[in-house]
Amino acid sequence: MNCNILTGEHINKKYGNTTVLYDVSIHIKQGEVYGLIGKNGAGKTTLLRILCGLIPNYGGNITLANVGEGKCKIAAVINAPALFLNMTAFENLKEQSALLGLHTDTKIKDILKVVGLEDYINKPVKGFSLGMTQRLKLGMSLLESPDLLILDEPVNGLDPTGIADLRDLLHQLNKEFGMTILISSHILSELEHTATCFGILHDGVMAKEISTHDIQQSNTTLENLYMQYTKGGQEHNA
Ligand SMILES: Nc1ncnc2c1ncn2[C@@H]1O[C@H](COP(=O)(O)OP(=O)(O)OP(=O)(O)O)[C@@H](O)[C@H]1O
Repeated sequence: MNCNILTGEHINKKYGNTTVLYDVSIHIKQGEVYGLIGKNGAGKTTLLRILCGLIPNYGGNITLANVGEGKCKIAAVINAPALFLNMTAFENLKEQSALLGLHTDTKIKDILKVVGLEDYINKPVKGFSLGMTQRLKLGMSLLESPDLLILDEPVNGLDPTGIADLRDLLHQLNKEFGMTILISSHILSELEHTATCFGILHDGVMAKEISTHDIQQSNTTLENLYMQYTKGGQEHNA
């Protein structure tokens, strides 16, 4: 059985006096595609931002496993990175690469190929579609060869072709490159194609974590479970 690459336990978060995450625990096994699902305002983005270190003030513990020689490396696409619209795809990756202290044109070309933008390497980003922009942002997150990739609502605004392309790309990153992926969405049908495990976040509470295998074994569907665990409001003790 795979071990957890990231474990978050008893995570609490307040914005001012308002609590938005209540004692949330999340367990992400190595090699998994973990779908974090929940309604608008459930706390998905806040949780993802905490897990990748973008929000410093929170309660609880986050443990990263060792992968190979060192700690698990995380990369995230959460409303960022910003792109330079007048620069080409290559130049954008080069800029990000320099910021990270990496100097490797070959890797940039390889990444552009992986994300399906090799034909656009010298094209300015301002002419890119939303799907191409998403793939370029994903490419930027691959520069450091992360072990865990965190994506917040990556299919938002994409057309069916863009969604299918992104699905194939995530499948490739997971299967060929062994990347663990944590992906948030409120589009269940899309995550059903991709995820191997789900966390249902409701009103700031982790209502259920379950694998696709266990969903099948219990003769139910993701949609049924989602409806069951997101009905009504949560009772909070905090
Ligand atoms: N910086 C902030 N300051 C104050 N409140 C915030 C801040 N960011 C988020 N919130 C509030 O925290 C709650 C959870 O928001 P969050 O964006 O994490 O949810 P979400 O599940 O990602 O929602 P969506 O699916 O709409 O993106 C919401 O009530 C939101 O208004």
